[in-house]
Amino acid sequence: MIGQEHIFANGAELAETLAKDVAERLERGLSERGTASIAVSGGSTPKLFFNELSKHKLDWKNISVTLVDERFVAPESDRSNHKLVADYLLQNAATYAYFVPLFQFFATPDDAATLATVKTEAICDPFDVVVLGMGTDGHTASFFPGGDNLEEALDLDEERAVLPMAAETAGEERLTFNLSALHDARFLVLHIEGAAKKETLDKAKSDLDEEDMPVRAVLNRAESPVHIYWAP
Ligand SMILES: O=C1O[C@H](COP(=O)(O)O)[C@@H](O)[C@H](O)[C@H]1O
Repeated sequence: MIGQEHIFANGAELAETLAKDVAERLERGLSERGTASIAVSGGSTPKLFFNELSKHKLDWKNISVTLVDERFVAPESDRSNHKLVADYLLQNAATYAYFVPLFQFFATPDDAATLATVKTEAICDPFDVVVLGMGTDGHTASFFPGGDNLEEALDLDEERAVLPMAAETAGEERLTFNLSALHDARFLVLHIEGAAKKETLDKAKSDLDEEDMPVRAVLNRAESPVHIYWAP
């Protein structure tokens, strides 16, 4: 179900408000349970948001940060979402956050996904905050159209929280949280920017075929409302 749709004049305003809203949710988790957790997306869109969030003075040492998806590349790679988070989010006050990577040094993404499932077990049931992105092909997390594990990744009964994913359009092999681990976040956000992604979202809203546009699985079947943050 789609929740509130927030529209901003530009990416800087979006980043500031989204960071404030996310910080409030993390603060709530900390005061209610003593710990909080957030899963964020990679790609180019979240940099400003990460920078804003990193400046919030939270009890970061009790906040776990992970990724909704990752490329199966070493953390030093420029293609690594881990590197993006290290460079833009785990800075300033957020230096003290506890980062749980999805990438693991194993020979195969399948083995890495199994270990990542174990390592994230304590923080994803449910996440306090999940911030999803979206590609203009309608993928979100690493739920790619044509992905070899797409059916499992969108299955709400799938037991492994993290799955491997390969798709022609994805470049490297991937690791992704499955829908069942993301859909019930206490605060579930879809953060998108630009006219092309607005068009993609409008198209996603207009039909139900999840194989064609996997983001529809989140919009239509997530237990938590999906709050949309968009700027041109
Ligand atoms: O491959 C990915 O792409 C999407 C969107 O990225 P963007 O560069 O268009 O912002 C992202 O949400 C996902 O985490 C990432 O792995």
